[in-house]
Amino acid sequence: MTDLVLDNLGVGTLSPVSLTVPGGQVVCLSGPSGSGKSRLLRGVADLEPHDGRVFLGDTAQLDVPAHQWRSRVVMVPADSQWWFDEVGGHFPDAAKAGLPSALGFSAEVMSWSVSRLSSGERQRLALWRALSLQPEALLLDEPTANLDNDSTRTVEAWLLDEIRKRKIAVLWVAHDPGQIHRAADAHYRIHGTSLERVHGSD
Ligand SMILES: Nc1ncnc2c1ncn2[C@@H]1O[C@H](COP(=O)(O)OP(=O)(O)OP(=O)(O)O)[C@@H](O)[C@H]1O
Repeated sequence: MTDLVLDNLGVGTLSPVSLTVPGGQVVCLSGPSGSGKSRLLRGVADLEPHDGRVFLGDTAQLDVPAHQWRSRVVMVPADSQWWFDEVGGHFPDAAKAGLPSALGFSAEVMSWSVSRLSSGERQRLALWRALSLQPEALLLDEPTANLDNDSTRTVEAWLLDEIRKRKIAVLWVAHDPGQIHRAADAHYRIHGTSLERVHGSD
């Protein structure tokens, strides 16, 4: 179990943020559109210039090459990127074979063309792709934003189960108070340029 620690992390106009996400727990972030939630996640992923420090257990972000950091601290952006024509090209064989039923696909999806995927299909597959990397920390930017209510509840329950089982430290951007209530061990909200704790430990 590895903790993710933000130590005076400053990204964009947001005041420096210090918080700890214990392995196996979910810290939800909410706040108005444009307040800096995605940029904060991108700073944690080392995809955005920032001040301050981030640690994964004993490892400082500054001490490892960015690609190594991002193989352990995996971000799932709101709009996922796909490089190959076929879905299966993005998954190792074990992940292709182990596609969870909760995601609602038949095994054939691996031979589908990426261009035919709906936004919700992309989002569900991007979550499985991220988990297939065996991350120690996950940065989820509105992971169910493109899903209907039933799919949201199914995918959310599956995701939370995986997070707890694998003891992944998770920063999860969410707007829906119901989802935050179900998922969050702690909840922080951006107000102006500050991140304020709503509930949960520091
Ligand atoms: N590279 C950049 N340089 C300067 N400003 C940026 C950059 N990237 C994003 N911004 C601005 O920073 C602000 C925060 O953007 P961010 O994407 O983090 O918002 P957000 O809280 O995730 O919003 P939403 O809920 O709409 O996704 C926005 O005003 C955006 O235009």
